[in-house]
Amino acid sequence: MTSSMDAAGPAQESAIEAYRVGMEYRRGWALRDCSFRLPAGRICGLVGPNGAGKTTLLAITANLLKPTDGTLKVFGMAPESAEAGRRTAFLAQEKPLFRRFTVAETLRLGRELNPGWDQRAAENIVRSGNVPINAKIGTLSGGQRTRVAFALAFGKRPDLLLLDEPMSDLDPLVRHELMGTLLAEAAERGTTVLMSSHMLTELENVCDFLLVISSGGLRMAGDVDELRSAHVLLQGARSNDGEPRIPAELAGHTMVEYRTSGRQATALIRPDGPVTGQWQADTPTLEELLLAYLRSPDAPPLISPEAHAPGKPYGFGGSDAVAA
Ligand SMILES: Nc1ncnc2c1ncn2[C@@H]1O[C@H](COP(=O)(O)OP(=O)(O)OP(=O)(O)O)[C@@H](O)[C@H]1O
Repeated sequence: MTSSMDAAGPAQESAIEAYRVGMEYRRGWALRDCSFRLPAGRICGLVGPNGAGKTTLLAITANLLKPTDGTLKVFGMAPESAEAGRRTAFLAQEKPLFRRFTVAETLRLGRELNPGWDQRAAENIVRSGNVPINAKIGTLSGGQRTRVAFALAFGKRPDLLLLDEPMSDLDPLVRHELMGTLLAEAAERGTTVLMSSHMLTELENVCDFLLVISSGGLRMAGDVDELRSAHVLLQGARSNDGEPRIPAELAGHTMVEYRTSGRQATALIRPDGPVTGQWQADTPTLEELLLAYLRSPDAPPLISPEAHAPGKPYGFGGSDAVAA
């Protein structure tokens, strides 16, 4: 548990604190210098392009990988500690389950391996998808296997649930249902969820916290509403000299993205004062914000005070903090 104060106010327990975490594979660095804090009880979307380092970060948190550099703590403990392991569940992309086991045997194994196991919660998830309890895992469809993997993760009653693109092979109705189960569980038990996903619109309805990474580096982190309201989406007429250059009146603001299309110009900025000029100004939706950062890998990073690992110096240049 943390006990320090930071710019966000009185410290709340951290589910994850990462300080300068780096992971180098043979081919190069998959994560570099990642420092952030995920407060307990938040539902956090982990977003980034293919190969950004999302699975690597989740695997380090779940103690499946040791970082090459830096430290990461789960509820203040090393991921390899028994206590962190007991409090964390990881639903991996490949959903590793024993193909020869039946669904019932799989849940029994979950019960034997996990002291706080909740058989009813696990069975309910399996039953509500009409997955035959005596069928072998190898005979199930991809979506049915995902449901069993979800049941295993939920049955463990974790305090931190790590999900790696959990919904990619589920039909829209099942996605909706399992998301509902996830949110109800998180609300009832205060479970912290860290979930990687490429489905930006779905994240909008589910997440209240965000971590955005690209090329192994942290680009944006913090409370969703705080991050959204730190930005302004501007739409207006493109200057009629035909040049796609950024209008002079926007020069004093932090520019995340400037695009032109036909006679329209769109800019996503972090305003450093009032915006002048003929612009329609709106708070971006989460999807607009994420798309702008994903399209602009060179935009300066933004880490909100709440997402700063407490007491740690930050290596980011430029304006990297949302006003508290
Ligand atoms: N075991 C490994 N050995 C070598 N390189 C690896 C290994 N695992 C991942 N990488 C590389 O590390 C980088 C990050 O991979 P990672 O799987 O963490 O990305 P990701 O954000 O989860 O991607 P995706 O959205 O495609 O799932 C990639 O360049 C990948 O090729």
